[in-house]
Amino acid sequence: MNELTIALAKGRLAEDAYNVFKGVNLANNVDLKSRKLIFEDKDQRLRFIIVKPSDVITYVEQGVADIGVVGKDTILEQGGNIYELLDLPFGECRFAVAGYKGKKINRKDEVLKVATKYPKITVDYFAEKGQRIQTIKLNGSVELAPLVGLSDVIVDIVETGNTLKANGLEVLEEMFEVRAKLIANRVSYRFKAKEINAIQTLLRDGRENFDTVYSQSK
Ligand SMILES: Nc1ncnc2c1ncn2[C@@H]1O[C@H](COP(=O)(O)OP(=O)(O)OP(=O)(O)O)[C@@H](O)[C@H]1O
Ligand SMILES: O=P(O)(O)OC[C@H]1O[C@H](OP(=O)(O)OP(=O)(O)O)[C@H](O)[C@@H]1O
Repeated sequence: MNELTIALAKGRLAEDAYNVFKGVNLANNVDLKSRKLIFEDKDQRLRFIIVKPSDVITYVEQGVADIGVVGKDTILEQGGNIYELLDLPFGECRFAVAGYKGKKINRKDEVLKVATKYPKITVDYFAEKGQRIQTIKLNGSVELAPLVGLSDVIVDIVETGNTLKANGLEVLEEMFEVRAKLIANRVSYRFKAKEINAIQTLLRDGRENFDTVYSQSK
């Protein structure tokens, strides 16, 4: 049986990802509160590495991690030569164009100023609509941009809508939904197929099924 390395994102997805793995008796030795970045589980031949959300795809694409957990938003924004294996039951949110109530986003020849953490997703979306835009790339607190006149609108993730509401903004147009995904390195997926499929089955169907599949792969 081959050892698998799994890249987990720090931040918002960390706790849910950890709970999902722990719920099926993996990741028992991972301690998110510590400053440690590598956790080995020699018995189960698993190694967890803890990385920034925006670096998960890099670790998986380079083959340093065989599989990883990352938001679909990051996959759409960064791309990457990886397989998307499974939708995971957390990180659910949606993309939206947002701004002050009544702000027009379809402006014919006028250029719309859009602030976002996701320039590629934004450019693709407005290109499809035929609306010319100027993209302003931010790294966070995106809702601030229309308030201080940096942009006309924003493209961002909305979950509860609390951040928009707290800043007097609202959704002007819904775009699409995203959630967390299990991804795999393409070569690992061929050469460690049994192990990766076992993890996939486990996360999808629960422990009982996993014990059967995993013991067969030893
Ligand atoms: N409000 C939200 N509700 C649910 N999921 C969210 C929300 N905001 C972000 N996410 C999901 O969690 C992932 C990680 O978000 P987080 O805020 O922890 O990191 P980040 O600051 O976007 O990443 P980085 O620090 O690497 O730039 C996002 O890529 C997205 O998939
Ligand atoms: O609809 P809500 O439940 O309010 O969630 C949406 C907010 O969550 C994310 O930001 P995050 O908290 O990651 O902070 P950031 O500004 O650093 O990106 C996103 O960029 C929104 O600002």
